[in-house]
Amino acid sequence: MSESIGIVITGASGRMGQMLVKTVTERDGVHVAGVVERPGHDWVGRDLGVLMGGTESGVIVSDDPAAAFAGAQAVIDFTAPSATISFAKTAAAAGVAHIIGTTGFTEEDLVALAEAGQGGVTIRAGNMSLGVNLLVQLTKRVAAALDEDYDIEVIEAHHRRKVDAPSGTALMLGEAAAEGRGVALKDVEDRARDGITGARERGAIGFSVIRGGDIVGEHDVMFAADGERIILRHVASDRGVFARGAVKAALWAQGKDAGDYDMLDVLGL
Ligand SMILES: NC(=O)c1ccc[n+]([C@@H]2O[C@H](COP(=O)([O-])OP(=O)(O)OC[C@H]3O[C@@H](n4cnc5c(N)ncnc54)[C@H](O)[C@@H]3O)[C@@H](O)[C@H]2O)c1
Ligand SMILES: O=C(O)C1=N[C@H](C(=O)O)CCC1
Repeated sequence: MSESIGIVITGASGRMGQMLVKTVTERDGVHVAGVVERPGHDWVGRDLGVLMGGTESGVIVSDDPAAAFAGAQAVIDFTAPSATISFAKTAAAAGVAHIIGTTGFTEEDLVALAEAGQGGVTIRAGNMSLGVNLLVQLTKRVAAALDEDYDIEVIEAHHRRKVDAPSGTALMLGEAAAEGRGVALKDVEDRARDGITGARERGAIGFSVIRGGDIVGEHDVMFAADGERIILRHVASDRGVFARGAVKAALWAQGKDAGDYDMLDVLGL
């Protein structure tokens, strides 16, 4: 019989952290090997089971990532860019696969992240759901099939507490559309429109952002031409889809060579 895989969850008190604790606890073949919160957080030093509204679990929330990662097989990390860069170094040093769901990285952050994670197994995706990763592939195909008579617009909506924009998913979809067209996203992206913008530039890939209420995550990729529109859409109504994808990634990572992977690798898409 195969051994249960020990998973550490960082940012355990967060929206995704709590969903991950629940998902890992309920799934066969994996267990919560540790949880981490930021120093000074009121969860630190307390029992996770009690904090989650149940009975004592014996898992105490730590603010010491190196101690928490030691002996685990994977870290699932949905926190913030600076925290994730620091966890990457600790995970690589501990020989623990680092599954990164965090979004909002700048170009400089991504360079720092790659450096920090060197020598380790890293899987990063702005969206860990099967549906969105399938949508990424569909977007690439549709963009490759259509010419620039079809204006590409990515529209996303999330809850009022989200701190980064456009979403990591919107950027994945924009990258996929640009790749399908054979251009670099940074050369064609249009991320801010306000005032007298002038007419739309042919070939641009536009982004629109909605923030409100408790929207879990909604993404449209629109191909708009004279006389018709094609709209590819994904709607997430439960954060469980992201958590289940992350656990799948943690399992897939076991025994893989050091390197940077994404959910397309994990899902074989
Ligand atoms: N890739 C995906 O599928 C996916 C899905 C949902 C959310 N996200 C991303 O995950 C991230 C978290 O989202 P959320 O809604 O859970 O946010 P949240 O604010 O509810 O949770 C973030 C948690 O990280 C903790 N944290 C911050 N710095 C830390 C540190 N140094 N050490 C330990 N913990 C630290 C915070 O205390 C908080 O509990 C965001 O970047 C979001 O965009 C990605
Ligand atoms: O709630 C969030 O924050 C989400 N972030 C990811 C993104 O930025 O695309 C995935 C969807 C939910």
